[in-house]
Formats: sequence, C-alpha cells, structure tokens
Amino acid sequence: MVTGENLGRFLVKTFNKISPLGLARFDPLKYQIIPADSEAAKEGIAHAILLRSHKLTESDVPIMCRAIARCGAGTNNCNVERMTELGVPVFNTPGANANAVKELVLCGLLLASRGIVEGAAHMKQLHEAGTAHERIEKDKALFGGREITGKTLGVIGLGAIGAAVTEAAIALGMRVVGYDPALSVEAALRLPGTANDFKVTTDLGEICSTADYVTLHAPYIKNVTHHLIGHAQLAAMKPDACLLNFARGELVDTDALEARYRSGASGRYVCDFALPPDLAERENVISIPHLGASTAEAEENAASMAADTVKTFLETGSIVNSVNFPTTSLSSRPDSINRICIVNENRPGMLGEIMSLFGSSQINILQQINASRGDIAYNVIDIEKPGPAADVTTFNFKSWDALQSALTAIPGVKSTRFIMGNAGAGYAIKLDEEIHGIGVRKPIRPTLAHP
Ligand SMILES: NC(=O)C1=CN([C@@H]2O[C@H](COP(=O)(O)OP(=O)(O)OC[C@H]3O[C@@H](n4cnc5c(N)ncnc54)[C@H](O)[C@@H]3O)[C@@H](O)[C@H]2O)C=CC1
Ligand SMILES: O=C(O)C(=O)COP(=O)(O)O
Repeated sequence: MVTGENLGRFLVKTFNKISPLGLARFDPLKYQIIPADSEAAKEGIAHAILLRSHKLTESDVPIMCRAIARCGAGTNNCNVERMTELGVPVFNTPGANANAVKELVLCGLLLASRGIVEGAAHMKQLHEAGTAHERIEKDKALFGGREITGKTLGVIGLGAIGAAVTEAAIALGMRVVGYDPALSVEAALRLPGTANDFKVTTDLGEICSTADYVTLHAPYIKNVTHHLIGHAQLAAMKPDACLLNFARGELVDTDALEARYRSGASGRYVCDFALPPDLAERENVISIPHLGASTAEAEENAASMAADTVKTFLETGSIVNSVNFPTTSLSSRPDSINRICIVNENRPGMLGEIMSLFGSSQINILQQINASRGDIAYNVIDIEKPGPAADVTTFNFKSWDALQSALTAIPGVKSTRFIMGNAGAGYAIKLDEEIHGIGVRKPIRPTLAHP
C-alpha cells in the first residue's frame, strides 16, 4: 500500500522483470518501487515508470507521471508521440544491452550456417531410441554446413549493436557492408575505418544483392522502417543468403519471406521474434523467444542506466538519453533555491508568456535553460526565494501551488514541476500538501484530457 509516509517518496512503477541490481540504485528512503502487478499499483500512482518490452498503454501512465524509462534500446512499445503531447519525456538506455545482442547475433550467424538446431534435435531422438552411438557418424552427413569466414555480411543499422556486430564479424574474417541513412556522427566514430573488409553504402539494394548474410539493427518506426525488408529486397537476395533479425519482427514482411521460401530459396531466417505459424514451421526458419537482451549483464546495465537517468531527471530536472525531449542540464542549485521545470509547446511567444508571469509577479530568475526538440520546449528555471521572514505571498501568489497553477494554466504549457528545498534530493517533499508538482493529484495538464 502507498502510505502517508510513502507520499514523501518518489513512486516508481515497474513493468516486466527489472534487474534488482538496477532497482537497488533507488535509495529506499527517497523512492518506493511499485511492481505493476502489486497491490500498491492498484492505487494508480506513479511519478516515473520503468519498463522493458511491456506494451505501454495510456491508462498505464498516471496523470502525475513525469518520466518513462525503457530499460533497453527500442521504444516502439510506448506511444512516444502521445507521451510528447502529454509532456512526458521517454528515456532509453543507449548501448546498455548491445553486447548481449551482438553475442546472440554471432550465435545466429552460426545457427544459420550449420545444422546445429536440427542436428541437436536429431541427437535427442537418437538418444531416446538408444541408437546415438551407432548412428552419429552416419547421420552427420544430413547436417552439413558452411563457414562464415570469407563471406559478406550486410549490416542494416550501424548504431550500438550494428557497430559491435561489424567489429566482431570482421574479427571472424567476414567482409562487412553497412547501411544506415540516419547515421549519427557519434555512431560513425564507433565504426572501423573503411578498408578491404568494411565499407558503407547508401544503397540498400546493394547490400541485399551482394551479402551472404543480412543482419538487421535498425529501430522499428511505424511508417518509416515497417517492412524495411519486403518483396523487392528479398527478391534481390541470393537464394542461399541468410537473414538475421534481432531488431524487431515488423521490419520484415513475413508474407514476402514466405513467398521467397515457396519459390525455393534455401537461406535461413534466424529471428528473435514470434512468427506466423506457416513460416515458423518451415525448416529453414529459426525463431528465438526475444532473448537478445536477456543476459544478467545486459539486464543490470540497462536497469542501472535507466534508474540513474530517472533519478537525475526527478531530482534535478536534467535530461539525458531521452528519445523525445532535448538533452538539458542546468548547474546544481542550493537547497535555498527553488527550481521550476516547465514543458511547453515549442512555438513563438511561449517563452515570453512564461517570463512575463515571472516578471509581473516580481520573481527574480537566477539561472535558466530553454531547450527544444520538435514540437516540445523544456525550461528549467531557478528562482530566488523571498527572505526568511517573508513567504511566497511576496510573489503575489497565496502559495507555491497557486504559482504552479498559474504557470500550468498558460495556454501551451503541458506540465510543470517544482523542485523545492531539499526535495531536489527527492526526499521529504510536501506531496501530501499538494505543493510539489510531482505529487499533485489534480489534473496538471489542463489543456489535455487524460483517461
Ligand atoms: N532482440 C533484442 O532483445 C534487442 C533488440 N534491439 C533492437 O535493435 C535496435 C537497434 O538497437 P541499437 O543498435 O542499440 O540502437 P541504436 O539507436 O544505437 O542504432 C540504431 C541505428 O539504426 C539506424 N537507422 C535508423 N533508421 C534506419 C533505416 N531506415 N535503415 C537503416 N538504419 C537505420 C540509426 O541511424 C542508428 O544508427 C533497437 O531499436 C531495437 O529495436 C535492441 C536491443 C535488444
Ligand atoms: O532493448 C530492446 O530494444 C529490446 O528489445 C530488449 O527487450 P527486453 O528488455 O529483453 O524486453
């Protein structure tokens, strides 16, 4: 149960199995962890959400929720666009599970090349029949394979995982051709220099037609990467070329893949996702139950990074690793200074309206930062408090709550949050008095309906 005592703590709701080592980064004096299937979760209160692959619905996001952190890379299980409209930043953990995925991709290359899955299943049957010793050397001819050394690997998406796979594949003697139309400078710097064994192309068709193996490491973005590998790409591939998909199932048009196999292609499809039954039953298809990031190390890395990111945001207002909000950082403030975080529409005049409310209320701004990304602007503003003898009425408002309400009521402001006194440490904040923005239990997104 969320008790009165707990109202002073930040409440972090978790979906999926989140590494306890990651959750341990939340000091229990400042944070209460509420697993989604617990009794406490029924009260529907959360200041932040931590999740993995749970498909987040809007009703999972309580009105006072101020942050959603995906312990992992892909955020397509969360309606990021809608969260942006609601003024809620969505975070992920870049690179935290990349090594785990890379290792499984290397395994996938070998599963695609050698008769490991069928051979192991066959041996189980032979052992059950008591004929393993007798049959093994005769039957191995059924499961012959080929080597990956000297073959060409096409890597689609050269981010954290794509770069790690590239490096490992080159070390195993493969040639790599990479494709990434949205490559960041940071990601480009992680790639090996162009040499005989590595090149980048801007032509997806070239990858498909020349590679012996194609591996997918691009994000799933509806209307952008949906069926990135469709009829045309599959038709361009060599009949014995193998496709590896450890990114997202929806990147591949499974009808087109089924058609490729009907027309006699032999190259295997190894994926980390569920498939339509007809495809799943094919002998050249290997489907793994989304194990890419399921190692103790990756789970700990991702949960720890997500926990640190959420703590920083809740306690200081600073933003890193957000997929929809701008990276923002304002120097630390002493307890005596109050900090106000405002999310608003990114349009001309907005900042002026916010500033004029401060100005007309005689509020002195000590430091501030304004950053924007797409339709969203984010402000972190430190304001001078009245002297010890005075109180907030100095600012022409009856209470901090009234000041917050006035700021939130400005058309175009999506959400506001006050970090006050030692609340910057997320502790002993006056949530129960509805003063601290994080705990306010009334609609603080007045321009938006919330279910
Ligand atoms: N199977 C599993 O358990 C896991 C799956 N993933 C999936 O792998 C994806 C990649 O993960 P990371 O490498 O960590 O992400 P990342 O963000 O570091 O890299 C993604 C790369 O894809 C590129 N990209 C974007 N659009 C593209 C397009 N149309 N064609 C080719 N490249 C494109 C981006 O520019 C970026 O360089 C994630 O989005 C996620 O869906 C990630 C981790 C675990
Ligand atoms: O990080 C990702 O994008 C993943 O797909 C990993 O998912 P998981 O955390 O294992 O549910």
